Amino acid sequence: MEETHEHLGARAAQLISAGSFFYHRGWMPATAGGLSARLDDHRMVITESGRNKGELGHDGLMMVDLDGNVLSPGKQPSAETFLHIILYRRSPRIGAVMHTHSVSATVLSRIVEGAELTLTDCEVLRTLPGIACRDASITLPIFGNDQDIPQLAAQVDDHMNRHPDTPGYLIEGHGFYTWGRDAAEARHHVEAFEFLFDCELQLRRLKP
Ligand SMILES: CSC[C@@H](O)[C@@H](O)C(=O)COP(=O)(O)O
Ligand SMILES: [Zn+2]
Repeated sequence: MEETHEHLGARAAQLISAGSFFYHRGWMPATAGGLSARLDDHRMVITESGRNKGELGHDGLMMVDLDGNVLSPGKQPSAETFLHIILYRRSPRIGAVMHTHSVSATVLSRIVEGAELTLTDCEVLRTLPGIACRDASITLPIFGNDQDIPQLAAQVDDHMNRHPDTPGYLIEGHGFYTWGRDAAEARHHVEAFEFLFDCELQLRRLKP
């Protein structure tokens, strides 16, 4: 079915549902975070900037092409649109991108020494079958926060050229990005990683 501005189809419904779930888990406070899904080779549906993701309706979503051109007249896309675009451009296997601002991701991104976080020794890692986790551990890069989104997107792209299996990344003092082949898989990744971040933070509190 051809997607129109008024009706962005099943993908929009999946983003609305994910937004509500993440907001109510406290992973998208206020208007923070962003959600998108690929529509085809050239276009995606993405959250409008400044929307509360717990109360998203179809009017809180819009179409943007993979050059960043707005296809929904009068709407302002997420300030972080290029962090979504860079991933869709990299691989046709990426069908959805999700960005959260949870307490655990934000705190961990600030207290970890070095520019990466390794998550290990947790059964939930095994719920990520599509993700390469040799020896049951996953390492996520941590990028410095930067309001220059195209510059940050270039850093992410450069990292992924060197580490193409990267399943997500943290931005210091900001939040977390992950993705999947579709919205259901990206949501699964958010849920698993947020659990892992909570565990890691608790462990660091109990065993400093
Ligand atoms: C005001 S919340 C922080 C925002 O700058 C940003 O980090 C974010 O995740 C949401 O931006 P948005 O433009 O609403 O998609
Ligand atoms: Zn953000």
